[in-house]
Amino acid sequence: MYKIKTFNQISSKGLERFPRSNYEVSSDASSPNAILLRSHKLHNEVLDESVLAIARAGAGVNNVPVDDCSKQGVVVFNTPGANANAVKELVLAGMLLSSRGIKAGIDHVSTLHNITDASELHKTLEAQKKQFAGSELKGKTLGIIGLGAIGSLVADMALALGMKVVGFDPALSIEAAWRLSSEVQRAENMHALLAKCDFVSLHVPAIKPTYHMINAEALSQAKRGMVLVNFARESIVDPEAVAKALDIGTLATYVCDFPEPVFYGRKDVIAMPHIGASTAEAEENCAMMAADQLMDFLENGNIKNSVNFPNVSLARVDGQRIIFTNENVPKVLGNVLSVLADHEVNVIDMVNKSRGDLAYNIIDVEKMNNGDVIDAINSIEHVTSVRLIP
Ligand SMILES: NC(=O)c1ccc[n+]([C@@H]2O[C@H](COP(=O)([O-])OP(=O)(O)OC[C@H]3O[C@@H](n4cnc5c(N)ncnc54)[C@H](O)[C@@H]3O)[C@@H](O)[C@H]2O)c1
Ligand SMILES: O=C(O)CC[C@@H](O)C(=O)O
Repeated sequence: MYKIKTFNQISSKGLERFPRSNYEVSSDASSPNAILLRSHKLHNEVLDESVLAIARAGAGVNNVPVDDCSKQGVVVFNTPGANANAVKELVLAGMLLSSRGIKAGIDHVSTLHNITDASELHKTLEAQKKQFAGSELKGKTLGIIGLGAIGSLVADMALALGMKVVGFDPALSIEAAWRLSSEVQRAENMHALLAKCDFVSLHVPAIKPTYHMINAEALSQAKRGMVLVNFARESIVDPEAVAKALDIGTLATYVCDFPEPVFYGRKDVIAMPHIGASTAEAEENCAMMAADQLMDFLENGNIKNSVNFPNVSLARVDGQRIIFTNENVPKVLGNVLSVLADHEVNVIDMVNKSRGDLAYNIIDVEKMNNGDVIDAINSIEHVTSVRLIP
C-alpha cells in the first residue's frame, strides 16, 4: 500500500486516479511515500524519511525545498503547461481591466441604485460614461518576459488580438522555441524590451536570478505609461520600486496576482488573490497529471516532468527493479554493479541518466533472495537513496 499525503485543495479528478486498493490518500497520512500539494510551503517542515517524491500540482516549485530534496534523493515533480491556458486567459482579463474603464465603470453603476426611473438612469449613464473611456489592445506592443508554457500562449493570444509581441527569454528550451510563433520579435535584453512595450507580462519562475528582476533600475528603462502584468510570482518584482514607478507615471497600472500591503488603496493597482490557475479545468489537469506522474514513479520508478532529476523510463520485465539515486560522480554505478555481482544477482536491463549533479538509475534484475543487496547499495558512497520495487 502506498501512502500519499496531500496539502491544499487538490481536485477530486486527480485524487480519484489513485486506486484505493493500492493507495491511501489523505491530508494526515503518516510516513507517506509521496506528497501531493499546490501552494503549501514545505520549507519550514521536516521531510519524513519515508518520502520518495513530491508532486506540485502546478508550475511553480518555489514552495518546495528542491535543493534539500535533491540531496536526499527525493524526486520533485511539477505539471508543466497544465494550467497555462487558465493563466493566459487571466492575463487577457488583466490587460483589458487596465486599458478600459471596466472596474471603475461597474463600481460607478453600483452607486446609481437610488435612480429608480429607467430613462433617467440611461440618460445619466450616457452623460457620465466619458469618464470610463479606454483604449484598445490592437496595435499596442506586448513584451513577454519568459516564453515557456504560459508565455508562448500569451504571445499567440496577443498576436491574434492584433498586438505586436516582443519576447525575452535567455534560457528558452528548444521545445519552447518550437512552440513559439515566428511573429514574436526577439529582444536582446530585458531593458530593450521594457523600453518599447506598452504592456509587459512576466512569465518566469521564482528562482534566484529572477528575484526582483523588475526593480527600480529596470523600471527606469520602461516606456512611460507602461502596464506591468505579473501573474508569475511576487518575488519577481520589487513592490516598493513598482509603487514609486506608479507615483511618477513610469507605470500606468500594475496588474498582479500577488497583492502587497504597499499597494493598499491604490487605484492604479489591480490585484487578484493568486487565482491565475483557479479554474476547474486547470485544477483538474494539474491534479491528474501530478497523480499519474507519482503513480508511475512509485510503481515503476519512471520519471516524467521532474524539476530536479532527469526524465527516465524503462519498460517493465519479469523480475525486480532496483531504483537508486546518487551524486553524479565517477564509479558509483560500477560499485553498485559490483555489489550485484558479489551477491550473484543477474541484471536484465538498466538505465542510468544524469542531470547536473544528480544521477538516477533503474536496474531490472532477476528475482533476488538476498535481502542484504539493498542495504549494501545504500552504504555505497554517494548513493543518496535506494529502493526495491517487487
Ligand atoms: N498565478 C498563477 O496562479 C500561476 C499559475 C501558473 C504558473 N505561475 C507562475 O508562472 C511561472 C511560469 O510558468 P510556466 O508554466 O510558463 O513555466 P515554464 O517553465 O514553461 O516557463 C518559464 C520560462 O521562463 C524562462 N526564464 C527563466 N529565467 C528567465 C529569465 N531570467 N528571464 C527571462 N526568462 C526566463 C524559462 O527559460 C522558461 O522558458 C511559474 O514558475 C509560476 O511561478 C503562476
Ligand atoms: O495551485 C494554485 O492555485 C496556483 C498554482 C500556480 O501558482 C502555479 O505555479 O502553477
